Amino acid sequence: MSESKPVISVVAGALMRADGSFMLGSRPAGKPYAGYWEFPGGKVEPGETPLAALVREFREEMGIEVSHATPWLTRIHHYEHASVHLRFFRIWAWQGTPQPHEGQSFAWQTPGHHSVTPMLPANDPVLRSLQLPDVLQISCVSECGRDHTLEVLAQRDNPGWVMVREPQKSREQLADFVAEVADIVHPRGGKLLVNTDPAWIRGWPVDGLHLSGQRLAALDERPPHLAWVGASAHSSAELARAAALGLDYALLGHVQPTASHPQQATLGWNGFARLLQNEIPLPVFAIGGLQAADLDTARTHGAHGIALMRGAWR
Ligand SMILES: Nc1nc2c([nH]c(=O)n2[C@H]2C[C@H](O)[C@@H](COP(=O)(O)OP(=O)(O)OP(=O)(O)O)O2)c(=O)[nH]1
Ligand SMILES: [Mg+2]
Repeated sequence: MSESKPVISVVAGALMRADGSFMLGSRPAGKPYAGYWEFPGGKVEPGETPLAALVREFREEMGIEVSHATPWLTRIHHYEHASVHLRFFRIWAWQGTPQPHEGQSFAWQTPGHHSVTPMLPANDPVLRSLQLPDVLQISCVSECGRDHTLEVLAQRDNPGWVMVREPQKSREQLADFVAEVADIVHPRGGKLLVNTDPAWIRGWPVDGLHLSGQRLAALDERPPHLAWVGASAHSSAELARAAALGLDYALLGHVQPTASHPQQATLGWNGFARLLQNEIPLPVFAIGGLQAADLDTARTHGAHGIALMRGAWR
């Protein structure tokens, strides 16, 4: 019975404002899940590319012209009325003001604090992904310096998301450094992840855990009791594993040659984009030899954002 259900190809988009807020719409009367909140969008027509469908849906449903949209996540969800293959985009630039051409309502929402209900059931992980930052900053104190790293963070109004990655440190040294970073990051709204052995971090003041490719391969399930868990991936198989464990994000690289991993092959942007074509349901950060200025290029190739090591501390 479930095999006979049609799979409907759908595109949906988050209009993104510079302050990080995004727009949701309510579903019009007469459709399945009428009154539920969604990212505006709709069905892809035969012969249409996903991007063309997105542009058409935003024009038809609310009279705006999308001028810069980037692919973001893909999810498959099985409803009782249909199975849907959902391609989500983020929309960075458009002309016009949303008009409710179908009698819908619109609401601008803050990541992590969306206030409208009920939400379409497929969308919870997508909304959660909007809390992730544009840039993930990875520590490298042996090269970038402990004092310099802490000073850079202390100077920022919002220190953002920091991943402590110090493989040369003992457990005690790592715990000390994590505590120092937490003292700077947490009071000003930042988040702290640590890249280490899951068994080490019990009681540490961290918001999440980052798994190396090796640790990802060794786990059968998502480490429990952590708000955020991500992993490093270098292949489709590793991305699929991160998705199967229900992780919150993956890092994918190396996009460009990088001094920290000189022996590893690079993907280039085209190789990066190719690995994201296989329906990746989780947000992916590009990593490897990148600068802050590469953010839009990364998004254009399907990334959620970028992860910077040396580039974060210049
Ligand atoms: N637009 C949109 N659809 C979503 C989201 N999440 C989600 O599960 N869906 C599902 C609900 C529907 O089954 C399907 C979208 O179909 P739709 O009926 O809205 O399509 P449409 O706008 O082209 O409508 P129609 O005029 O062809 O009826 O995707 C979302 O965030 N946005
Ligand atoms: Mg629609």
